[in-house]
Amino acid sequence: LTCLIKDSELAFGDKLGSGSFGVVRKAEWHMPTGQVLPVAVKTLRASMSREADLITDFLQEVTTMQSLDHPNIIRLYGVVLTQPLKMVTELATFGSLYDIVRMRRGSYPLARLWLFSSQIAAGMEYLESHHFIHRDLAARNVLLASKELVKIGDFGLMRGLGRDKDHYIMGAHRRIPFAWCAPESLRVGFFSHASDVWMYGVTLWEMFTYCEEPWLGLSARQILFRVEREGERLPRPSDCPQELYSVMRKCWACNPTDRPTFAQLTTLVAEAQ
Ligand SMILES: Nc1nccn2c1c(-c1ccc(Oc3ccccc3)cc1)nc2[C@H]1C[C@H](O)C1
Repeated sequence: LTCLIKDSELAFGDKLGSGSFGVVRKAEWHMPTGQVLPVAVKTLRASMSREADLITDFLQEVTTMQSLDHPNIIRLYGVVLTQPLKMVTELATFGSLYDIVRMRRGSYPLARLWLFSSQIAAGMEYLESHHFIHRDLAARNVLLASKELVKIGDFGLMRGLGRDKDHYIMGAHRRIPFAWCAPESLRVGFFSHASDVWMYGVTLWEMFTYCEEPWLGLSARQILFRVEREGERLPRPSDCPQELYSVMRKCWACNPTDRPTFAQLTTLVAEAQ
């Protein structure tokens, strides 16, 4: 069952950023056992958690999330069920990969980005093996627990907070990451492990472009047209070795069944090095 945490057990510190779905703050969790644990707390935007049945879905999702345990996945410790909903998780002291890579741009060692590519694939392979679809994999949702260790966050939130299971509503209130989405997700809102693989390819592209915006300025329709009709793909980032770019291209096969699984990707990325 999900670990329910009371607001009174949390002593809040600095704001860490506003990730997807809400604001994230540092906190100390004063556990009933007397232990004190440094945590990150994501407070979900009120619009996400107003309807009652949404909370039941959310609770169901969180119960599964809480059972997940892997070195490249952010650990979920528990939730605060009073409004506004809060998720209490492992603290990744170095923040989001997006912020770090963007800040350091060209001076980021390629070997480190390669290492992160393998770790993200390993974390996603674990989620895949637990039949968990992320739906929002991007550099902004990859966090640095140390200089050499990344962990994936925000997995499942899109589903946990979107009523429809495999087709989340293209609702106005939710920022759909068009530029990261596989064509089938853009066209009919279908998400799967194969659409997560597509997003993984875009996440690699982000890392090696030091987090440029993919398909800058294009609408979902324009991206879909270029990708499906014209076979266009994001270009090889200048700092990206050809072997790794060909892994990205495999992730961007139009037909989902032609894309590698994450189990295959962990090997492909290791071999590309
Ligand atoms: N855990 C964190 N540690 C340090 C900085 N952080 C964390 C999270 C964060 C991300 C997701 C999350 O909630 C989850 C986690 C796993 C699955 C579903 C939701 C909580 C905190 N977000 C941030 C910062 C980076 C972003 O700009 C805001």
